[in-house]
Amino acid sequence: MADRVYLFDTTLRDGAQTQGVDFGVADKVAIARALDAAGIDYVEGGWPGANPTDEQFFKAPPALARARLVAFGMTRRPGRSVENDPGLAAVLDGKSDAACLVGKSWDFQVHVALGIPLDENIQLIADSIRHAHARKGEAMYDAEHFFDGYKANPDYAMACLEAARDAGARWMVLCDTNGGTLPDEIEAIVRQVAGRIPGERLGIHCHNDTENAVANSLAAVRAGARQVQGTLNGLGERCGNANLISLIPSLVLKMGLETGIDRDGLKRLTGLSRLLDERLNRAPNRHAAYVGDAAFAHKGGLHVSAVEKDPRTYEHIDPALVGNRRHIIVSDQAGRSNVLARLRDAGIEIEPDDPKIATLVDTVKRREFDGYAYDGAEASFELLARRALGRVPEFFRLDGFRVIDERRWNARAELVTLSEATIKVTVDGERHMTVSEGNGPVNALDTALRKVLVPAFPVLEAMKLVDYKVRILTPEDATKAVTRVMIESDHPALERWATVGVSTNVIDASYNALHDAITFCLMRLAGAEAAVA
Ligand SMILES: CC(=O)SCCNC(=O)CCNC(=O)[C@H](O)C(C)(C)COP(=O)(O)OP(=O)(O)OC[C@H]1O[C@@H](n2cnc3c(N)ncnc32)[C@H](O)[C@@H]1OP(=O)(O)O
Ligand SMILES: CC(=O)C(=O)O
Repeated sequence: MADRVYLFDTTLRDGAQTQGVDFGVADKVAIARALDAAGIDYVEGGWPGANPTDEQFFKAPPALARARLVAFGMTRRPGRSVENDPGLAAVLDGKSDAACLVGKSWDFQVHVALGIPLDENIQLIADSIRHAHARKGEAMYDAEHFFDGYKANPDYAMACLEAARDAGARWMVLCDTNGGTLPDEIEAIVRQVAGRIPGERLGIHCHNDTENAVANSLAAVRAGARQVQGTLNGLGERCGNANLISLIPSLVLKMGLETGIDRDGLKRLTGLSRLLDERLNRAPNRHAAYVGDAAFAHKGGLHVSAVEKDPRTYEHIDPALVGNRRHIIVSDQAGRSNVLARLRDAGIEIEPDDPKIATLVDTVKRREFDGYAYDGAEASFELLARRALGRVPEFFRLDGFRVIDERRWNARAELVTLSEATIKVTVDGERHMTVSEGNGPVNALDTALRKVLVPAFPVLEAMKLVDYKVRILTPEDATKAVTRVMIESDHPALERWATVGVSTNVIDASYNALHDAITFCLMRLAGAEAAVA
């Protein structure tokens, strides 16, 4: 039987200390439920009494099926008894299954931050943990700055842990609070500690200030720690905490350890990571280990050729194990294998020795040289390929457009710039002309185009432009430079798709990317019968 490692999520507490993150109660409830459903053992919900959000969350926390809800707080204030410390009372009064109290374990911190004698801090820890244990049944001690403290004064750091243990703490959590300790030091120190306090009662809490939080946590587990703290996507104070989304598959799939997360739970990891990004209104990190879009994306021709033979040639695990999937990318680094694989994924049937494949590879490389970037615009590649094979219906035809920008003073004496686009389009054999205003030329063009197209293709009503990026490709040409426009679009019935346009004229490049975006949407949702008569 593999060793059991307990997973402790602090997204809602240390994660809330991330610059730019501000959870509401609804966010906390949704995230706590998702963590519970995935199989996390402990969900630290926040610090009751520290702010109104956490106060409200702990007044009516979500019912969790199996995870234990943990309230965070600190040891009692010097000069107060545990019964007479309103801060500690608030922590313990909230509805929770366990309490985790942070306390000093570095003599330097006791002198500087608390300004009290070393013995008094030991007393704070003992009293507070004993009280939390009595009130909650399960108490944990977060030994703040444990590794710095152990290096400076190992006897004192150990005395802090032992005070917590003797007062009834279920877990003594060794914190690399400043995140400056390296994996070999963590492993050696945890091994020494585990010689005196059994690993089954030791936890690890690492910060990522040297980009080693995950490696440090794994090192601690190797040395015997059996509770691992971390956050979704590595949120947390300063550079963040150990990223549980990377840690969990490494613990389970690489180290063969048992956690509360079964095979189904592992498959939820990609979704769990995305859920947090959605809550924070952030774009997912494409390059995130295990769960990023690029984690199993193959670009180099040599890689793809081998992956097509057996994915294990360039994949450390099967992406499906963590709910991710493989992507084959076409770009100027591609060979025939990339193109064939992408065509197959897009459902385009073609004989592998069809000469059109080699032509397509050459076209991609030439167009990338001209500025196109198909590795970020898979929808434009699919359209390019289908056009080369004569398989893209023409849903609408642009007969021309004119865009005017006007900068003027408005009635409130403010300087404003307005754009106006006139567009001529043929749909279903009928010629249309529309005019639209916008807050910029691309917005005016988009609005004018939609005015004509939405009545003919109602599916476009729900299509949204979610990202628009312009890049100057030849800066040496200054204002005459070639520009590349990348557009990302979304529709409730489709996965997001990206398109690209290139021109010396930024409006022209934008139109080309927009045209591809709309055509792709119609190709997927409107059917070929709707094409131009
Ligand atoms: C390593 C970590 O990440 S621990 C978690 C850190 N998270 C947070 O701080 C977020 C939530 N914190 C807060 O909302 C506030 O800091 C509160 C409500 C907890 C306290 O606010 P305030 O009473 O205004 O105190 P303030 O934050 O200025 O200072 C902290 C006080 O706690 C004391 N303190 C720090 N750690 C401990 C401890 N483990 N035990 C007892 N007292 C402590 C400090 O010495 C300081 O006391 P002082 O004001 O007498 O100097
Ligand atoms: C407790 C905690 O968050 C730390 O020491 O980093």
